[in-house]
Amino acid sequence: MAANSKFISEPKTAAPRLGVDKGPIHMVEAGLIDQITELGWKVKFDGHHQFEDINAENDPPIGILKNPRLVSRVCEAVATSVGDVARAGQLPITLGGDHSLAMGTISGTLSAHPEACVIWVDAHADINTADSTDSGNIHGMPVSFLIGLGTPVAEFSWVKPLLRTDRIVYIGLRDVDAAEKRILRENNIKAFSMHEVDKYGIGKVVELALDHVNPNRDRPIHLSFDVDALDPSVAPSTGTPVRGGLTFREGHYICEAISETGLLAALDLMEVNPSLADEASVLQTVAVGCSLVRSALGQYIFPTMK
Ligand SMILES: N[C@@H](CSCCS(N)(=O)=O)C(=O)O
Ligand SMILES: [Mn+2]
Ligand SMILES: [Mn+2]
Ligand SMILES: [Mn+2]
Repeated sequence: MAANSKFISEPKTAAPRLGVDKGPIHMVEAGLIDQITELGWKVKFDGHHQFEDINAENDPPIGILKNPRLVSRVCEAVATSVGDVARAGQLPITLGGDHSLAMGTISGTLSAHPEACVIWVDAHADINTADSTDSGNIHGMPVSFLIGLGTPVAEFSWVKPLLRTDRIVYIGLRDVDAAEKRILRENNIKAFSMHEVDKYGIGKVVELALDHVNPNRDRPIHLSFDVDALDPSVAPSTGTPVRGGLTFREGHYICEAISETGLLAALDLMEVNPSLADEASVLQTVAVGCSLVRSALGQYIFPTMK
């Protein structure tokens, strides 16, 4: 674990369901910075990044892709920030916010750690291409851009195809479009769906996932955690909830096991959307998000127990 961790929270992405940009603010206001400091990390938080407001009139769809210019500019800025933090030997933590941001965070990580692998924890594969998306919501597409799949979109030409298909593995999938299933199959991308979690248990799934992308446990790990990977009863206030998700403990085990490797190089905690539920559900989801971050940063690892 790097001596420092740094907060980069990007509230300003255009999300199909408004409000996801407020997720980071709620987590910081819930005291996450102090909570991480108390774990022994030196936290550098330079405030919630504000991005020029590109209003919808100046950002018409490209094909059916929604808010393409805003999403692209925010993600490119995030890529620069995350890359700078990683190159300085710090651990970038990005609070989302729309999962489209992972185009930026993972681009940043790979610019600093070309050998890094990605653990993508999500109910969804987020691998639709500009050709396959039905919704035009870019939060369902970041992985395809990072790998370089589908017809290129000029607005996103800054995203270089740096992510190898054998360096990403999914945990928690249960809502994957037919086109995405074909993309995963054709590209031999490894995925442990909720079926495998039920079948093998989360401990074995995490071990198998790491064996696939990090067999010698010598590659930096970028953990991109979408809270909708958790069951909606655990994290209700999120944009695309899907029943039959990870339990509270399964979600935390993933973070703890990656923390235990000592290889965590970057963390995204995404899709907390405080505008979608009653206050108690929002507080619950924000608290779970904060708890997952803490567990990825070693809250539950007690060296004496090794
Ligand atoms: N596959 C669907 C849903 S994508 C859900 C995106 S997220 N980031 O997992 O909430 C689509 O492409 O719109
Ligand atoms: Mn979203
Ligand atoms: Mn996602
Ligand atoms: Mn999701």
